[in-house]
Amino acid sequence: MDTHISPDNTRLGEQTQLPHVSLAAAATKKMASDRKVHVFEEVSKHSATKDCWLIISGKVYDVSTFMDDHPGGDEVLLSATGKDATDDFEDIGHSDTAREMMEKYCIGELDVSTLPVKRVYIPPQQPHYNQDKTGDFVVKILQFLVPLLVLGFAFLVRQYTKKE
Ligand code: HEM
Repeated sequence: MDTHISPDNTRLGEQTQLPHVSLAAAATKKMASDRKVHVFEEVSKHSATKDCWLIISGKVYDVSTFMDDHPGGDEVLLSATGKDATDDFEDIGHSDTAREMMEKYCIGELDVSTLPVKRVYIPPQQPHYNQDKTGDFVVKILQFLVPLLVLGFAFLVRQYTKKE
């Protein structure tokens, strides 16, 4: 595969290999706005460490310096680091003030194509139970009757063959 070096010294060939990059930093390129595009692998490395990164709505946030000040506590933030925390963030129903504060911690965008595919839970197929219980009932009756018939037959044979 051809690997070209772009003007900003980014290996274009390696970007097309995502998310199977070995060097995540190589896939980080400068944006026009001077923010970076990060690959998920890189974000996930910054988890529960000194520098805590997380993803919200396709943007990458470095919340390391916000831990102690976060009104929701540092534990929730810690548990969300290295992950896509969009659902957790939205579930809380953060205020507009919180959303304005976020800008301060934004360090770039996420290359969404590098996000691992979400696993969808497919419940196991229920076995198709036979609703018609008549067959089961007949079998149960036979299980009970057959031994009785055998016993009765044996008794009759014994009666007829008994010497007077
Ligand atoms: C840069 C990202 C974040 C910022 C700037 C931020 C900011 C805030 C602010 C200002 C509040 C006070 C309530 C409000 O104004 O809405 C808050 C509350 C809270 N946040 Fe965050 N937050 C961030 C990320 C997160 C994440 C990722 C989670 C969950 C994993 C989270 C969980 C919570 C919880 C549980 C509360 C407390 C809500 C309550 O007491 O009702 N936050 N956050």
